[in-house]
Amino acid sequence: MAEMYAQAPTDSHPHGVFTMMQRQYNLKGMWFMDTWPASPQRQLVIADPNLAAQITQINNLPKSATFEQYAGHIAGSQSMIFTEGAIWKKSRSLFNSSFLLPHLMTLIPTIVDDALIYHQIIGEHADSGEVRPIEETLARLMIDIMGHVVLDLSFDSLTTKNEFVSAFRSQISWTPSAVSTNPFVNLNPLRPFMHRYYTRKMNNYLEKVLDDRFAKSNRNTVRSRRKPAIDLALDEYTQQQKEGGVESSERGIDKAFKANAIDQMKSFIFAGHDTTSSTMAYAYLLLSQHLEELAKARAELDTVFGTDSSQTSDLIKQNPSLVNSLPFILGVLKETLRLFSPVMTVREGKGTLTYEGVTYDINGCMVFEVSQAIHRNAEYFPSPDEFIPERWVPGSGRFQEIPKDAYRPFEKGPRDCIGQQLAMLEMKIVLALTLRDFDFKEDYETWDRNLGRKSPGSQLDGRRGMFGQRAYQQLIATAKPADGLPGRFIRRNRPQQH
Ligand code: HEM
Repeated sequence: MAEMYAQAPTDSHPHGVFTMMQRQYNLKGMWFMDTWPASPQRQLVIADPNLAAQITQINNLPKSATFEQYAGHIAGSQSMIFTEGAIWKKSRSLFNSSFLLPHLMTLIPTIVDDALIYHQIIGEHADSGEVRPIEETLARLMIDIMGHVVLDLSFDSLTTKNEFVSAFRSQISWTPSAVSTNPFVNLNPLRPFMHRYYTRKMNNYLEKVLDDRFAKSNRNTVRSRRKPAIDLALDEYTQQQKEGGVESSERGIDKAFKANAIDQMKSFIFAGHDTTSSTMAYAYLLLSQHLEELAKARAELDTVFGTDSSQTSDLIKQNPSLVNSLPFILGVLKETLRLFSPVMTVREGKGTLTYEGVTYDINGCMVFEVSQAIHRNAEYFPSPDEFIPERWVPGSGRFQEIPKDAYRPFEKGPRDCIGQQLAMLEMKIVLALTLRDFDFKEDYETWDRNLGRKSPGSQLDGRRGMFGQRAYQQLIATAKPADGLPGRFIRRNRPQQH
């Protein structure tokens, strides 16, 4: 592992390093690693669709304890992301219906409104001519959307400094480092105090929001069809209590429901913001590097929404199903997620795995399932490092049948991503609203110079890039583009149709 990190940026996400390792040593679909003393656990890396299915879909191995270790302070101890068994099942059952497509379609107008604010902000960015990291603004957009979708609440983090969002982002910045060559990096004595401080701030804020929300629902004032996730969960909870024989006088919001809901709210915001913002940042980057594909994406938007891009937001609001008629844009997003999936699942080894007719005991192993290595394997995706949106577009010359279980950016099985439909909707809407009005150009050169770095710019080999991209995936809770992807937006002067 150390040998691999010597050839990669030291802060790169391990899934890229595992992918390089598989290529460099010609490894098969699984391999064991002994990284003692860095980790006392034997490690197993999986880079094969069938094995991935065995651990997530067939056996659904428990999540690794490392998830709670690295994200427990952000999402809370009852988080759906890392709890198991009955506790996880209960949380998932309360919130499942909130993230189903028919319900999400009712929320599209509010997503469009948030995306319009984002449009305005990148317009200001373009007018300033400055080089800035684009991921942070996208992350704030996703937090604002999440506020509306889960709580019917305006965080307004794109335009103002929100108390909750500041505490949340600060809490993330106090995350211990999962990959470090320096053993002292995680020993900051202030860390537990800061975790407690920001947890209290976030929880107090959300508790007040929930109390207000529940008070409203008790007065039956919330009758909109566009319900946020918290209202649907409350309906589901009340129904479950009724079915469980709890008397109506005893029903209502008990402390347990509230505590659980607070952790799930934090989990949705945590799991749903920088995963989506990083994917969006990479989509802008890849399109800016593939002008033919960019032209095709713009042509599709012209066909669906007409050539006057200023009408797009109204058209989507009037007819939300239009966002489901964008096969090429969908291909762009699927291809971006194939190349730069932001999440790798890590599980606790239990029982056995069978590979090429041999059965392996995996008890006690830390199991890394590297979807990125599968996504970048030529056996499953020809020309694996190329950006080919058409491989997802039926009827196009390069359309490809995807081998079973080989594509898994949202993972599969009972622990798949609850927010995957929401993420795809958000990203389609943001691309539909911005792609025809702005060009994007990455500018690491200027960014590096401004930071006074040696050999600035697009140095790709060795320790400054990966897979031919200076925007390698950095490990910051998830896999984010290096330095937040610095660049410029440039306004396009398109002839408008009136
Ligand atoms: C491009 C965007 C996204 C990607 C690539 C992504 C990917 C994933 C993956 C791979 C998992 C499984 C993790 C594991 O097995 O360890 C997961 C779980 C999860 N995701 Fe997402 N996600 C995205 C957006 C979202 C959004 C918008 C939400 C908001 C609700 C969300 C909420 C969650 C939650 C709560 C879980 C845990 C589910 C469970 O264990 O039952 N994600 N996500």
